[in-house]
Amino acid sequence: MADVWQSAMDHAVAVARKAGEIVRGALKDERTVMTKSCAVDLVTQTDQKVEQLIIQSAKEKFPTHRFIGEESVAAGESCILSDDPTWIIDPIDGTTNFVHAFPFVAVSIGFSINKQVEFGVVYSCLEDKMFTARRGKGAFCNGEALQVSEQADIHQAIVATEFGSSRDPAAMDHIFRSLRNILCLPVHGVRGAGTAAINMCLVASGCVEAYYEIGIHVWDVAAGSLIVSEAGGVLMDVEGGDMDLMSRRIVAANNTTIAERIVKEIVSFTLQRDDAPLQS
Ligand SMILES: Nc1ncnc2c1ncn2[C@@H]1O[C@H](CO)[C@@H](O)[C@H]1OP(=O)(O)O
Ligand SMILES: [Mg+2]
Ligand SMILES: [Mg+2]
Repeated sequence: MADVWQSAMDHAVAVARKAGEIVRGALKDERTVMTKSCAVDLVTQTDQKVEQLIIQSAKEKFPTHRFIGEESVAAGESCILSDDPTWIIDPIDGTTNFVHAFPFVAVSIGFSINKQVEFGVVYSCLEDKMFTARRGKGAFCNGEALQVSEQADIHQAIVATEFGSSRDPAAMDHIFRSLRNILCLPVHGVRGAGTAAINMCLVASGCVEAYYEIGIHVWDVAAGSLIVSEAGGVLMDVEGGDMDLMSRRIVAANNTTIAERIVKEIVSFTLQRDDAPLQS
């Protein structure tokens, strides 16, 4: 029997490339910006158009599959990860960057079976870098194998994180305390590309040792999490223990030593899970 998951992955790569072309084209035009949960949670017509393209094209080829897409969830669809084959889509990861033409914008497509990511595709459209991973088969960028950094000394590390879109004072306080703790370890530096998916690809590429964030959603990290683990990295919850894709928290690192050192410094907090029942 043909490898059905491989054909889904081939489709994901092709449609991510097509989506990237749309994103690059849209950068030449005026971008109409709308807001979602708050004044700095941005969305454009391009986010919606690209998500439709990915979902429609995949549905045609794989009619029994399920879909979780950032903009579909924003429009009221549920966000439940079942055991069924599920496409987990962030049509534009880094919409704020896209709006400002800050050059890190990604299309992120993860694909899960039995709640486990089977393949991940992150297309960094402006860099024209196609990151891919298949469970058990390694991670690649434009066809070249990726390997995380070998650094085990946190003092020699670069750590990536983001501030997210929440401006809730209590959450900001936790975020800044964690940032201060980590900066003052000290580490070599703290960076953020403005997209969770690209931050994770930077871990997989060995450019940064770790990425952590509280506030991400499953579509931000589904693809990137497999790209990190297939490049030899580790995933953890911000309090240690296993990462939970729906928990809105993640530590992705090159190795357990670095991940556990970062966990010690994070002032954690809990957000409503992605799979929490919809409020009526
Ligand atoms: N104002 C903002 N600044 C940074 N990230 C934001 C943001 N608003 C939403 N995000 C989202 O939060 C994720 C994690 O930081 C980002 O990858 C980004 O995904 P998005 O562009 O798909 O919305
Ligand atoms: Mg996103
Ligand atoms: Mg998005």
